[in-house]
Amino acid sequence: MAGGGFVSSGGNGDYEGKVTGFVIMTCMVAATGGLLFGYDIGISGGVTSMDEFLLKFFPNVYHKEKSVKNGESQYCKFSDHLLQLFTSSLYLAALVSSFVASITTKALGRKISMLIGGLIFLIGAILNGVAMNLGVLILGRLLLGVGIGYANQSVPVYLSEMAPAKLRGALNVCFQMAVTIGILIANLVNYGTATMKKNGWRVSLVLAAVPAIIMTVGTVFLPDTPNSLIDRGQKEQAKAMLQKIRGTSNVDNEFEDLVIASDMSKQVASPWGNIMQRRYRPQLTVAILIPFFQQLTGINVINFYAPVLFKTLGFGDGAALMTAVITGVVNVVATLVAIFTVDKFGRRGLFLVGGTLMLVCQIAVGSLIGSVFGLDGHGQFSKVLGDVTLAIICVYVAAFAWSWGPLGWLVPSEVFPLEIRSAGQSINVSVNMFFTFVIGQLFLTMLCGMKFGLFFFFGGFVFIMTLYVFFFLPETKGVHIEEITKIWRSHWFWKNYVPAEETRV
Ligand SMILES: OC[C@H]1O[C@](O)(CO)[C@@H](O)[C@@H]1O
Repeated sequence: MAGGGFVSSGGNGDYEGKVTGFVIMTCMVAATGGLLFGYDIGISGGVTSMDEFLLKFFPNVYHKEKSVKNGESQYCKFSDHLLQLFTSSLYLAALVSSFVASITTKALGRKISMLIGGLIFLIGAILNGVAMNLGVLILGRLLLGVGIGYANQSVPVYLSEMAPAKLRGALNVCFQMAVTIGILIANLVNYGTATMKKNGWRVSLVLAAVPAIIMTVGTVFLPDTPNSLIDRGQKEQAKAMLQKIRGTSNVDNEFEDLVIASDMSKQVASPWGNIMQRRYRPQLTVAILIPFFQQLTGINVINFYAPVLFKTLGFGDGAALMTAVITGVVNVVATLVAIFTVDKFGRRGLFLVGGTLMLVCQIAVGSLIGSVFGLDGHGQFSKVLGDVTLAIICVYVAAFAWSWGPLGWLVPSEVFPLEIRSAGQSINVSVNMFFTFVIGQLFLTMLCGMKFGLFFFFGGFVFIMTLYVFFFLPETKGVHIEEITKIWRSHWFWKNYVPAEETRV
């Protein structure tokens, strides 16, 4: 998934090569892959807050929302399992399909998987746009998920193999950047379509076809990667392709390394068995905890449900959609900050500052909502208090976007040595998808049940993850992948797990 397959160089990274047209094309594929994913994250919240959409597919929610004014709890007005399924089903389908995609990507090549992803996504977008009933709507969402699973599995792998080693880290964060731009575009589209008298939600949903078409058509013109050609026994074509994409005939070193890497990966009987060994406990912990914590920051409460959340806080329809645009802009800008600071301040610095800020914001938002709605959910936010809440949520989104957002992908990609890389990345991606699904499915129910305490709940997790970073996550800034084992070996805790005698890469 997003950035999940970016891998650092296993070789020395000092190969000859220029930034060729192919490399630029790969960046564009990265952008459309990320946009596709981001558009989906951002579109559902706005659509589920549109009256026409609710009335058509979720009439119970619509009537509940309208009747709240007669004295029911504000916390529960949107709580509905089917409504949440509309948002979350996509991520479950993506989780399952990314496993299938990993088989296709290996056996048939990266390009085929990208094509399959783009096409299935396209069908899903069209089905969503023309949906006449809830069944078709959810089926469309599931197909979008299958497309996302395929794209998120294959695009990052494609990128990491096509890009020169020196560009891999930058591309990693750029993918996340594209995700945030996709979210923002979706927020803007919703803001515009909500003013349409009829069928605004259809336009919002069908526009997902645009990035899908760009990606599908773009992929037709892309070659497959040298790594994939070698893996499938086509060494001569692979060498010619490598010369073409690097813009030089002097690619022998890199080519040899690719062949060795391919041979080695075929010898690894089971990367899954490998990663379970005690010596890889630090990496296994990263592969599970980092994506788990990234989602337990609660960020997708905002990305999925900002309009619904702000409607709960008494904002009008247009104003609620505007809040999503505002948080969307903050998300993009703060991700830019991450790109420029991650190699200066290091990963730990960003994690610790970001985590602390998020915690303060969550306590503030929980207290504000609690003070107005109390436990029974009766009450009304004044305009000033509503704006203050929005401002605090913006600080929270910024803090996420320069810490756990991009680092949630970057750090895992830096710590897996070759022999456990594929398994490590798969775990990272699927844990992320799974908890994205869980938050999408449960947030509205949790808000109804836990009330303002929900913000303290996420705050508690942010506190725990910040402690984890402080005590258990070593700095990986500027560390070569070959050196990574040394870092764990000299760590006060993890040295108990990593054997001292041999240096493994
Ligand atoms: O805004 C950030 C977005 O990025 C992700 O973490 C994926 O990389 C999403 O889960 C989130 O919605």
